[in-house]
Amino acid sequence: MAEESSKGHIPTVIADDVHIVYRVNGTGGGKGSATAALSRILRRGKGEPRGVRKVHAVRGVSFTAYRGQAIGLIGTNGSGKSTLLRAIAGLLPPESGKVYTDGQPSLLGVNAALMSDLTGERNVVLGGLAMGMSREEIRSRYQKIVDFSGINEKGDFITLPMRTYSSGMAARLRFSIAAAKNHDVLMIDEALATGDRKFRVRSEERIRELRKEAGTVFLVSHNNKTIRDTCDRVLWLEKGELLMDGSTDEVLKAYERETGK
Ligand SMILES: Nc1ncnc2c1ncn2[C@@H]1O[C@H](COP(=O)(O)OP(=O)(O)OP(=O)(O)O)[C@@H](O)[C@H]1O
Repeated sequence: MAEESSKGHIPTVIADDVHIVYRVNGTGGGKGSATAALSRILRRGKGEPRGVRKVHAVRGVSFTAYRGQAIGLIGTNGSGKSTLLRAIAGLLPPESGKVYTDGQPSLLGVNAALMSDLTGERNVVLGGLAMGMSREEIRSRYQKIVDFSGINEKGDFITLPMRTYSSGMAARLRFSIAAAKNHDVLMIDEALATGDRKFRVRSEERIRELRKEAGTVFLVSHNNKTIRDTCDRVLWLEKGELLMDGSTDEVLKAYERETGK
C-alpha cells in the first residue's frame, strides 16, 4: 500500500469522507424566456428552489497524505480533481466531512490570481507576498524566479503586462513564483501542461526537489508521463468518487486499461 511506503509517516493532509456540492444560480433563464418555461416544466414537483441547481462534485473522498509524497490526481474531465484540490486548499467548504491540513497549503492553478494588467515583474512581487514571502526574500529570489520561468529568453517580457503573455508563458511564470518557496503542501493544477518540453523537464525536477525538502505535492494532470515521472502515489477520481488509491504504477496501469490512453 502506498501509505506504508511514506517517509516518516507524518500526515500533512487528511480528508475524511469529504463531499463538495456546488450550487448554481440562474439556471432558469429569463422570466419569460423559453428556457425558463422549459425548466419550470422539468422542475415541477421536485421541490428545489427556483433556478438553483446542485452539482455534487466530490462524493465521500477519504485519504491521508504524508510528508515527502508527491501525489498525482487523475480522472476523466469533470471527475472532481480541481474541486478536491480547492477543498484541500480551504477555498471550498465541504458540504459534509472534514479536511485537516498540517501547515499552509498553497494552490497553484492555471487561474491563480495574478493581475493581468500588471507587469510580470510586479506579479512576481505580488505572488511572492501572497505566498507569505517577505519583500527581502522576494528581492533576493527575484532573478532566480525570472530565470527559472524563461520569460526573458526571447526578449524583455518581464517588464510587459501579463496580458501580453501567451498562456504557456503565464503558466510558467505562475509555476516559477510558487516553486521559489518551500511549501508544506503544494498543489499544482495542470500548470505544467501548458509549458514547453524544456520547461516541463525543469519543473518536474523542481517538484522532485520540493518533495525532498519534506513537503507534500499534489499534481493534477492529464499527462500520464508527467505523473509517472514525478509522483509516487496516485488518486484516481471518477464522477467525484475515489476509485483507486495506490502506487503510481498500479493505478496508472488500471487507468490506462480503462481509458485506453
Ligand atoms: N464553479 C462551479 N460551479 C458549478 N459546478 C462546477 C464548478 N466547478 C466545477 N463544477 C462541476 O463539478 C464537477 C467537477 O469539476 P472539476 O473541475 O473538479 O473536474 P476536473 O476533474 O478537475 O475536470 P478537468 O479534468 O476537466 O479539469 C463537474 O461536473 C463540473 O461541471
